[in-house]
Amino acid sequence: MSKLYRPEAFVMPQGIYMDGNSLGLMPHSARRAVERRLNDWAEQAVMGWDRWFDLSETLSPQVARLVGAQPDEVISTGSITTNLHLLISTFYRPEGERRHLLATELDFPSDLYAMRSWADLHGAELRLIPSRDGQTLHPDDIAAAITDEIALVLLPVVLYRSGQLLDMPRWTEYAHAQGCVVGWDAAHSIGALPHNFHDDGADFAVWCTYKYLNAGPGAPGGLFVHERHLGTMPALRGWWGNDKTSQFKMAGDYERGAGAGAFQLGTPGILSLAGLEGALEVYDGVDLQELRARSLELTELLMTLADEQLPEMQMVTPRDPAERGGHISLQWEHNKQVSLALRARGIVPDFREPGILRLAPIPFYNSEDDVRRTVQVIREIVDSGEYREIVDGGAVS
Ligand SMILES: Cc1ncc(COP(=O)(O)O)c(C=O)c1O
Ligand SMILES: Nc1c(O)cccc1C(=O)C[C@H](N)C(=O)O
Repeated sequence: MSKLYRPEAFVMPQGIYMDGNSLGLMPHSARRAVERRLNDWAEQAVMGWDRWFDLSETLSPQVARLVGAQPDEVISTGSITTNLHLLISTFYRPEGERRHLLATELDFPSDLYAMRSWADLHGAELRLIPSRDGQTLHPDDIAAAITDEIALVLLPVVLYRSGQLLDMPRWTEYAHAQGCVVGWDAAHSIGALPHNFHDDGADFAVWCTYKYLNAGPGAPGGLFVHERHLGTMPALRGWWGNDKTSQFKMAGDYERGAGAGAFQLGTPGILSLAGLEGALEVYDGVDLQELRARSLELTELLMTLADEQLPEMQMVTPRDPAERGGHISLQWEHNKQVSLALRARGIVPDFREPGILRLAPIPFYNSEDDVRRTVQVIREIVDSGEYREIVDGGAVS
């Protein structure tokens, strides 16, 4: 068994859990950290701020390692959507013919809403990289869309539905060569595979921490701003982004903090941050290359078994390990019911329209047996026709 396999570090449900794409399981260390911060509140009340004041900054070395950044280049704050607004407002500088924004037609809706907000505010277009098959992006289409009319491009590291992994260094370099600012959404990759945002030269990046990082529902996300931009004034400012040494002088003039922390707005949710604080302990000492190798082993097995045993389902995840993230997506018209039938049998997958069953085997708490059992139970659910009995209750998660 892989040495990464540590289910005892998590509050394990009965059955099998493979929903790393919406909410990872609770690590015991996260629960302990939240309890510790609750006790701080109970026992110290306002004096607790002496310890909470720079909690986000104290987590930065651990978070920076996960995204291949320097600690000053990251901060744990906000949600992906808020962070996108903060970063687009700062780095989207339309000038002359170079005025449009570029995303992909397969992006998570909130990313598109955020990008379109800024296009609308500037009377520009939000252009979308098209998909030929409705699931993945072709490199020629990405290249063709990044032109000298694009001011800012936002790309997903891993596409949320198909699990396609884009080549971060390649597209960062390419977008820069075309004169564009480039940002990345690492929601479905942070904690699943290594990143090198600093060395690749990305201008900015955003992520959440409730999926592979297991920091809990609504835990603060994070953002990366490359060090070459750390002198840039955030377009949208709040007192938590003020330089920490002068924040409590309460001066009317904003004094920019030195690092990416300058992009914070208001008081952080300390209890949510505590979830992240504890969850990060799971990653301490974990070699991200090893984690990635193990994740690929598990997804490879899943793909092989799905090919053999689930011929009615279409594999929408690219087969090349260099082109897939940490989850596998199978499409079939009845997969919403299959997904609910799996839950009824104690196996928790993830489902997204249209007909996409997402399975994320997590090296920390899933084994080969879990993968085999999951495919076997899907087969049983399909063969027995029991999925037909499932009433779609409209569950969203
Ligand atoms: C790729 C992607 N972008 C953005 C979001 C939205 O994140 P948030 O709710 O933190 O704004 C999600 C998930 O909810 C996502 O998967
Ligand atoms: N953030 C979520 C939530 O608050 C409720 C349910 C699901 C989510 C998700 O994260 C969805 C996820 N981004 C996805 O890829 O589908």
